[in-house]
Amino acid sequence: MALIAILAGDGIGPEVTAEARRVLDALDLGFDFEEGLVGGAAYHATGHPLPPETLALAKRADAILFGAVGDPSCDSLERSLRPEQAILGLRKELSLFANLRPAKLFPGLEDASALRPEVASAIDLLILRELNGDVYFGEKGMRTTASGLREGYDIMSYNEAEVRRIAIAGFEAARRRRGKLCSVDKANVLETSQLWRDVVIETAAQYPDIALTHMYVDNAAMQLVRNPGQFDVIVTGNLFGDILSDQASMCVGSIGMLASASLSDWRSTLGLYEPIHGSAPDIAGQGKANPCAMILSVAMMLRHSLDMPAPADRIEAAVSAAIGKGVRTADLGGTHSTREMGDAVLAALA
Ligand SMILES: NC(=O)c1ccc[n+]([C@@H]2O[C@H](COP(=O)([O-])OP(=O)(O)OC[C@H]3O[C@@H](n4cnc5c(N)ncnc54)[C@H](O)[C@@H]3O)[C@@H](O)[C@H]2O)c1
Ligand SMILES: CC(C)[C@H](C(=O)O)[C@@H](O)C(=O)O
Ligand SMILES: [Mg+2]
Repeated sequence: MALIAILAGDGIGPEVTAEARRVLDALDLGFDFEEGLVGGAAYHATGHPLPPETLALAKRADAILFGAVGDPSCDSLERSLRPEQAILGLRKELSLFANLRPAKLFPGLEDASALRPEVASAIDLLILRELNGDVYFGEKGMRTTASGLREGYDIMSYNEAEVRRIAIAGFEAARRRRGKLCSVDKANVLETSQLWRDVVIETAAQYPDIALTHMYVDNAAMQLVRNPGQFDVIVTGNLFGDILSDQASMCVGSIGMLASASLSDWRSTLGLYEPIHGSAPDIAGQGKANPCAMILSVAMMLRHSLDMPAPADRIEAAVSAAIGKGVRTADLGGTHSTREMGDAVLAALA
């Protein structure tokens, strides 16, 4: 029986995870579930944001459902104890290097998009974000300059093996979609990006069927709002992918709609599934959070880790139906609560 680790975390994490769990229970697919402490909740209970038991549970599980971490009361802790280290630690420890962040406009959400309806309705793209390297994981610290100024530093780097494995994932993803891959970098300024571009071009030799383009990240940010319909798969580094995916979310209506899958090369079917948003302290505990991103993450989990495409399709169709009926949380311009959105998805599943 497959084991699903449920790491709900902080803020709206537990609220949206509860709705995802209701969907899983309704589908009754025969999984075992085990919950673990993570993030600020884990720090407050155990003194560490990613306790050893939670890491062990994640390693043992067939798939991990992750809510969100982040707790303002932890913002002045030393960095290694902050809630965010939990998700960074899981990504690194489990070698979750490939982060799939699909963005597609659900019919009916044209009015929620920050873009004009005819621009928004053309969006069907996948941001493939590298998740184990870049400036996130380089040496970092605070020091004092010779003239006595405080200086923060974070080293940005990628080696060619790291770039090659995400490039291959990008070409493979493009092959399963519309055959277009856009690699986003900043090769006009950064050596890290020059290597990125060189290795992507080398890898392209094995994928003559894929139309490869390159774009600087500043232009990509602009093109994402000018003409997002031009993109199929975007492959990019950890930092650029983080930023572009939040931007893409508003192009399709809300950050509360974007799910993600983080896939491993340590155990090929292992994945961590989470919404792209955070713990949203500004709305936590008020029943306002949109649970769709979390529910759609369950669909990604069933498809990628558990080889269950049929129930995955059912979940996506149910979210689409709920949206189609006009059910809207506040982020989408409506007044429905987290629970009511969950109810609408459950009703559409039945
Ligand atoms: N993977 C993660 O766990 C993750 C991701 C992003 C941010 N964070 C953390 O979350 C905390 C808050 O960060 P932030 O405010 O920059 O980003 P955030 O994504 O938590 O929130 C940004 C804005 O979007 C809104 N929002 C987010 N998710 C929503 C949802 N499902 N429904 C409705 N509205 C939603 C919030 O209310 C807020 O106004 C920080 O501690 C940050 O480090 C964690
Ligand atoms: C919380 C933070 C470490 C994380 C990131 O930057 O990767 C978040 O923004 C995300 O998008 O998952
Ligand atoms: Mg982010």
